Amino acid sequence: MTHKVLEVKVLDPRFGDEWPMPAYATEHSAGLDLRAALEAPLVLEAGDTALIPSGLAIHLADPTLCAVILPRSGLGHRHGIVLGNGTGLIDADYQGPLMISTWNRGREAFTISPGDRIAQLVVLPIVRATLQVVDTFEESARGSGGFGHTGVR
Ligand SMILES: O=c1ccn([C@H]2C[C@H](O)[C@@H](COP(=O)(O)OP(=O)(O)OP(=O)(O)O)O2)c(=O)[nH]1
Ligand SMILES: [Mg+2]
Repeated sequence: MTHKVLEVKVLDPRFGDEWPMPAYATEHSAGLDLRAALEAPLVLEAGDTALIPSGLAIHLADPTLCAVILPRSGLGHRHGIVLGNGTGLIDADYQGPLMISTWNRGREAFTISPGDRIAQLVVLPIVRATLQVVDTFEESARGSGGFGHTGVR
């Protein structure tokens, strides 16, 4: 585990007052929970997506880092509240408001209240790739097998 100081702008004044700043919940938690910086409760109908502000902006600045926004497992599994973009990717040079695309993939409406922790932010290391065009690859044991070619058992 590496540690990094991350610049954050508080865009919603309820942070530090009504809402604690995002913090790691346990000693080895990987994610910082993000809150729904809503003005009023939002009823997300089954199948609907809403772009919800987190009330924060971050600037990773370090090009060896990115951040991802991931669903919270309890909300995703139990209530179908996941992300409209699958996973949110935050570039190191992004300085705008951190937005959470929230998708109700479930069969019932779900109400999100202001301040609810609806997703989590994970800071990750990045490897930048240079694409080198070749005609053949040195053959691996897998070769081009994929999509379940190793079977189930
Ligand atoms: O869930 C997300 C995903 C992205 N972003 C911000 C940070 C990211 O750096 C920027 C652009 O995201 P991405 O590259 O995934 O979107 P795009 O559709 O390719 O937009 P762009 O053309 O601005 O790169 O939007 C969020 O706030 N939340
Ligand atoms: Mg992009």
